[in-house]
Amino acid sequence: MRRKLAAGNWKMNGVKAQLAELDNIRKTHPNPAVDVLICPPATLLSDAVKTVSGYPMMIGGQDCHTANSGAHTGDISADMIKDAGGTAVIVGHSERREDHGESDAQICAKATTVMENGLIAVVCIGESLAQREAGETLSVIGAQLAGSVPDTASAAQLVIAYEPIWAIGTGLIPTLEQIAEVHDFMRENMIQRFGTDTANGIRLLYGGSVKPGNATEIFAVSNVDGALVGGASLTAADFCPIIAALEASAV
Ligand SMILES: O=C[C@H](O)COP(=O)(O)O
Repeated sequence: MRRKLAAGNWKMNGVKAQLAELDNIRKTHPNPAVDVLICPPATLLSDAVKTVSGYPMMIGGQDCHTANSGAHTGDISADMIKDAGGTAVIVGHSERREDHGESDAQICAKATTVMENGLIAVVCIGESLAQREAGETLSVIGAQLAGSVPDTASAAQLVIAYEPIWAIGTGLIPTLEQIAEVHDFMRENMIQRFGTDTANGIRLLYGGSVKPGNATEIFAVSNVDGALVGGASLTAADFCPIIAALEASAV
């Protein structure tokens, strides 16, 4: 059965003082009953890994290059993230797609590199508000899954995060029915592509304005295996109740 996953994406937030929040999570949840992943900025990766040493929390990157090394100023590779002690990498976040013009094909190549390095790829997909209002949500999600998820993916190394762009950092979330519709669609899409056994092992996260106040109802939705949390992952005070809500949904 799929193990639930509470993932935090700190985005471009945090200097060394922020690592105290990892200690606070550790104190509040010394033995989490779900997987926990925090993706700090690259500058904090090594220190974050040291901070959580001996504690079952994964640390990951927020992006990587398609290559393991080379003349790519400013980029970091999956190999470097692994070397720093990271075990997962977010690829294809809508902020990367928008700010850096990343295509599905590039994201697929990044996810492939992540998996070849033995790490977990957290592939992000999601529709814009205009696409939702035009009734295009499922066709957009289908195209992003086809273009961004490598054929070589295994259940153990693939996590898919459904993040409607209009829900990110806005305080807006889709209705629970809308979340269920997309998550059921994603599961069925994976079954068609990879077969039932693999597809049923792939974790599908919801992301976009997940907070302590709405986590319980979101985690009760069909085929939601956890969350990718932005703003509310920055403090243990916000993130720990989300972990607790996920733990409660897992029993
Ligand atoms: O990666 C995280 C998502 O973009 C969600 O961000 P948010 O929880 O701040 O809305």
